[in-house]
Amino acid sequence: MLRHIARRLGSLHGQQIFNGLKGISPDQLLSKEIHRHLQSSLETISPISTTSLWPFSSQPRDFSQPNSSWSPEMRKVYDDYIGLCDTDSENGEKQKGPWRKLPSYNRSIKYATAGIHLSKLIQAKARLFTRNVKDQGATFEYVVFVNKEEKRCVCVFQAGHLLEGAPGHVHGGAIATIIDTVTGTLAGFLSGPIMTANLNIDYRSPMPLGSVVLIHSALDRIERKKTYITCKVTSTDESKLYTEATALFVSIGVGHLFGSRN
Ligand SMILES: CCCCCCCC(=O)SCCNC(=O)CCNC(=O)[C@H](O)C(C)(C)COP(=O)(O)OP(=O)(O)OC[C@H]1O[C@@H](n2cnc3c(N)ncnc32)[C@H](O)[C@@H]1OP(=O)(O)O
Repeated sequence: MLRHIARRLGSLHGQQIFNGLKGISPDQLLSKEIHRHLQSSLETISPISTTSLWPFSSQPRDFSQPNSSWSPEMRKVYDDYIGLCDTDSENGEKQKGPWRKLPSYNRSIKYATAGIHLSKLIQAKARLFTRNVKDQGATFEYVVFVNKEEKRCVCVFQAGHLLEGAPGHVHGGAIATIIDTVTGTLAGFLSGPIMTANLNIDYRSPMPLGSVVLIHSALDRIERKKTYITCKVTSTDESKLYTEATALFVSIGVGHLFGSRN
């Protein structure tokens, strides 16, 4: 059953969640009571066996695609990184590139209509914080490229007008949000299911609203369940430093999200 939940929770890190569950018995992750609630909740998720493993009813929209709100600068940096990703050559062969664009959706699951514990986590109206405003360009416009070999990623981020903090500049909480998202994406990519345990941010210079910045994140080290990530936010030409951060992510079992301390 837990493997099934992991698949349904899927989204970006579904495979890692699934892998993380291999060899772990449900009892190790969940109390009997929670396990029973999950069992009955899953029975309301239908039709489980006949649908694909993807938790959306139709093709999900990838929000990290160019749109009309993107400035020429955002588009140029995006195109530069796309040029470093896998490409199809003229004879149809795949050419390996060092970078890969990660898709970005606005929710992680659609089904689940009942169940005390599931309903806390999975609600029909739930949307990822960074993708919950429909107005293009109003909040977080971003795309993440990952370099698996170098264990690092770069996010191209354009801050919209609803993210204002100090007049004309981006709110520190919005900056923290995008840093958490990008460093968390890298940690999840490298270590499977994780949660942020600690995030330290130094705001070095104010970030003008509407500006396009690069968020560079890299693996510092992994120690047991702990994945340490470093982060720097710079202008696109990297001449200006806006923010520096370090983040600690702790690996979790799916049961952690349902209240299990195991
Ligand atoms: C696609 C978008 C990706 C977005 C990513 C966004 C991710 C998020 O924002 S998650 C939301 C914010 N985070 C949370 O709500 C987490 C709340 N906290 C928790 O759930 C738990 O405290 C959690 C998971 C962090 C740690 O769980 P816990 O059971 O304490 O871990 P535990 O097994 O005891 O500790 C593991 C190790 O981490 C260390 N550790 C745990 N918490 C911390 C901390 N805050 N600071 C430093 N070290 C810590 C422990 O000391 C231990 O170290 P060691 O292996 O050396 O003994």
